[in-house]
Amino acid sequence: MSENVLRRVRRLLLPAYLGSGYVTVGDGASKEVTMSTATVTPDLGTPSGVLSASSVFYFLLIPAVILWYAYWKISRKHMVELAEKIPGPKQLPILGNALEFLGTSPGPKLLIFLVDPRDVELILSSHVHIDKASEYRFFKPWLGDGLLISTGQKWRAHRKLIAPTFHLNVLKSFIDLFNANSREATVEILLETAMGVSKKTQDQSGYDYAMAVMKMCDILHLRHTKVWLRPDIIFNVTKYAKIQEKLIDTIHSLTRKVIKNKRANFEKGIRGSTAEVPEELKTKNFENKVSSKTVVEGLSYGQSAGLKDDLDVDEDIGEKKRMAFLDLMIEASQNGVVINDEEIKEQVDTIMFEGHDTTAAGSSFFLSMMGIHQSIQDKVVQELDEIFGDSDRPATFADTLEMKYLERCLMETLRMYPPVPVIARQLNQDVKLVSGDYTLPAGATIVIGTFRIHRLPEIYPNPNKFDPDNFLPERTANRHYYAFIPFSAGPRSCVGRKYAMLKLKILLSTILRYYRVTSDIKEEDFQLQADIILKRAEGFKIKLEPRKRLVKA
Ligand code: HEM
Repeated sequence: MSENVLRRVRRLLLPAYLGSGYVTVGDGASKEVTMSTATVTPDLGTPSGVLSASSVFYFLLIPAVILWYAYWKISRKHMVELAEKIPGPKQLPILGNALEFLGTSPGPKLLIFLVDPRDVELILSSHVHIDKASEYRFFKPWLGDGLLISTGQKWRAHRKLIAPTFHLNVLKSFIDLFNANSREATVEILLETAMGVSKKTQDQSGYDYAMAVMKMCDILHLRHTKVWLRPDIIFNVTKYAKIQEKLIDTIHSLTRKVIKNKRANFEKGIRGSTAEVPEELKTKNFENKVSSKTVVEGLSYGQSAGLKDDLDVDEDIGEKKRMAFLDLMIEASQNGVVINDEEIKEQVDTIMFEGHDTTAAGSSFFLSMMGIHQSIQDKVVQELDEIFGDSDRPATFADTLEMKYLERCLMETLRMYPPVPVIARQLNQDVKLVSGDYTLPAGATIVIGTFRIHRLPEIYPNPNKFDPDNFLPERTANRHYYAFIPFSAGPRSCVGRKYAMLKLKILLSTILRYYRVTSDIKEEDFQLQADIILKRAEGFKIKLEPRKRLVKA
């Protein structure tokens, strides 16, 4: 499928999530979407009075349909009764709100949008409401039962296994590689822009992988928004199924290669990364004391310092558990009890996807903001000058804690442009709301509109203005913890939150130390597109000019 075709068919994922004045609960409403209203008008007999095979069929079909309908009505009675009490847009008889969702929903479905942080807390902080909405199943051929979509005991066991591999102690050991890769990225940027030399790519698989992921997201978005593509039985006969098969093959061949290499090294007794870091980029040569501080001005790695999840375990977790993700997976698979080979592949696919597209969107929006708001960029660079002076040394962990203004700019970017703009859960139990006298009924799909929450004027005055001071300690102090949730929150929060924040700080500080960013496009001209991950439809158009220091070097 050509990019053009994909672009044409790509539409904003439920624009209501991003737009204003739509279905909300708390200060808002619920929506019953009724899509299927088939009527059965069977022929009840034959002129001769002899029952034909088709009349027998209809004879049996009618009571079956009536029974099914009665059962369906009764099983939804509780949900519908509770839903009717929740304010929502006016419904048509039979059709409900189906016309507003034409082409986007597969059948009668109760969607409830939450934007009040107090209600959001009820869902996200719970250990019970952890099931993902049914729409996540479209990821299954790609991510299997990886952490993002699995549930129940499997999710719990694997989350317990994986979360410690993203503990701060493990992440600190990645700093040299973050630096080396950020440096490489800045060199490649220079080569490909100023020097006009194309990158010598011996191994295309990384690039092919990223392109395949991008196209897979297009297909998933299509299935989210086009009702007829939802059932597998129909999807599988469309051209998209064949394209998906090819893309998944590209994606899985990289993950298979990664696991194979790791296993081979493991058998040779080699643990950890085999990537080499040049001596001048090794932070041990620069780090005086390794700080264990994690909180910068009330913020802790992308969320309020007052929020804790399983990534915030402070005690020393012991040598054995202090292993990086894939090392631990391979080791845990040796006895085959905790995780098997197929499950490792699913987790690698999940981490690879969740880990690259989201941070790519976050860093691209950040650089767009720097390009547009030059005086803010100057302040970030001034802070970096104070930390690094004229030195070209790599950023240490302690340095990342000093990047307070840069961190505020990053938070503000994640507020205005959360890479994951909505998340959705399937409710299996009734939940009484805090914001009003309403009960969310079991069976409903709960949509948490991160993008909208982050732009509520009662929480962020002047919400459409890029203002890093929104994250000054005095402003965050009285804000509800769940009013800023770019990484979700609670037991099912993003397992890569700390990884992402550390990597982004090192990458973005390295880029800004060596380049000035400019942009000809203003924020009001952004064409936001939310197909799984939030992006700019027109692409991230920014310019990078080498700073004086780089020219000198
Ligand atoms: C700026 C970067 C990132 C953002 C904004 C982000 C955001 C999120 C959000 C909102 C969720 C919850 C999704 C849901 O409930 O549907 C999530 C889950 C997840 N993220 Fe991230 N993420 C980022 C980076 C990463 C990285 C770097 C990794 C891995 C290295 C990662 C791995 C995961 C995994 C495995 C889950 C599923 C966790 C579970 O369900 O237990 N993410 N992320």
